Amino acid sequence: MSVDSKKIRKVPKIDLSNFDSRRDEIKEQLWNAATTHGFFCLVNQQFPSKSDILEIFQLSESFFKLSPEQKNKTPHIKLKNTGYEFKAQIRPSSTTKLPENKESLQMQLHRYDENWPNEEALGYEDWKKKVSSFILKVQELSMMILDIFSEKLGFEKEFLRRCHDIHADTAQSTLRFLHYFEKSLDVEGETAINSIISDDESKTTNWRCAPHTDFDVMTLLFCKEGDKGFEYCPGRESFNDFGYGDEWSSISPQTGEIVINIGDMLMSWSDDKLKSNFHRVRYVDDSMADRFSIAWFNQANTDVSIQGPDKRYEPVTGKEFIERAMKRNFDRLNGIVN
Ligand SMILES: O=C(O)CCC(=O)C(=O)O
Ligand SMILES: [Fe+2]
Repeated sequence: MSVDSKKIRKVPKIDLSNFDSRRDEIKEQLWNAATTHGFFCLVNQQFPSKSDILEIFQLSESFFKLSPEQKNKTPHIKLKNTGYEFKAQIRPSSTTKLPENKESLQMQLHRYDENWPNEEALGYEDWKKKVSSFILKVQELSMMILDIFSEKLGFEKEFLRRCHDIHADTAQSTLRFLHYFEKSLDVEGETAINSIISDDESKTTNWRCAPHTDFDVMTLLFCKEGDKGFEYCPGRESFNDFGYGDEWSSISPQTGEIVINIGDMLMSWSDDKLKSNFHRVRYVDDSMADRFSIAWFNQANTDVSIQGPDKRYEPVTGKEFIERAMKRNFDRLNGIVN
């Protein structure tokens, strides 16, 4: 498929205004979107508000402006899914196996005193408090949605909420600040980008973020207005490896809107009723400038047992689920086929 022949799909937009009085209507819309597209956009949510979202982008940029030395004081700890990494992530779908041209910072609320940036260096008053307050808002919004999925799946209403306790030592949910570099800044990546832009997408290397599904339960993604390059294949419509050759659609949300995708953990937990999906971020011709995005990955606590009401899959703990997903990625990167 050529780069220009994107399928235009209408991403479901779900209006959350007057949530309490409209909850039944919203419930049906969320269920519909999650069981078909697996991908939808929230608008008019009470929190995090547009100003909360604008502020969190400022907080993220203030971190990325620090010197490499300062940023490296919060090192990436893989097993704890926290900290700062620079051009480190290689996704199995990347044909070049070059690290993605980006830096990122991951934070978990329960590790607030363990591996978060140093506030003095940031020179931004209450940076950590403000990031935590954003996490609490994005967590509550996520739980409002998971309560609905709990009910629809036939679990007790707050069942999924209880499985996502971000204050416990067993928490796994993570906030990730992402900064993709301007194309011209990456010499190695640029060579690859210029050398292989192919109609055969499996040979294309011009990804900011190569095709993948998320391991988690549900991801809330914040983008900046006018941002281009985010593409998705809805509802596991994709039947082949990483969605290559499938019909991809692009989405450019407005600031304040929240893009949601269902992850593999919830797909499995719902006996495949809710659809995880492939997504990717490409360099688009007129948008080579740097790009910032923010993702909130909802992941069940390590000690939770994950199994759908129909018991389609064997039970697995939150910890095992993530470990297996990471191992699958590792094996694919190393050419091991399971
Ligand atoms: O940066 C983006 O817009 C998407 C990031 C993403 O999909 C991920 O980190 O899993
Ligand atoms: Fe993702």
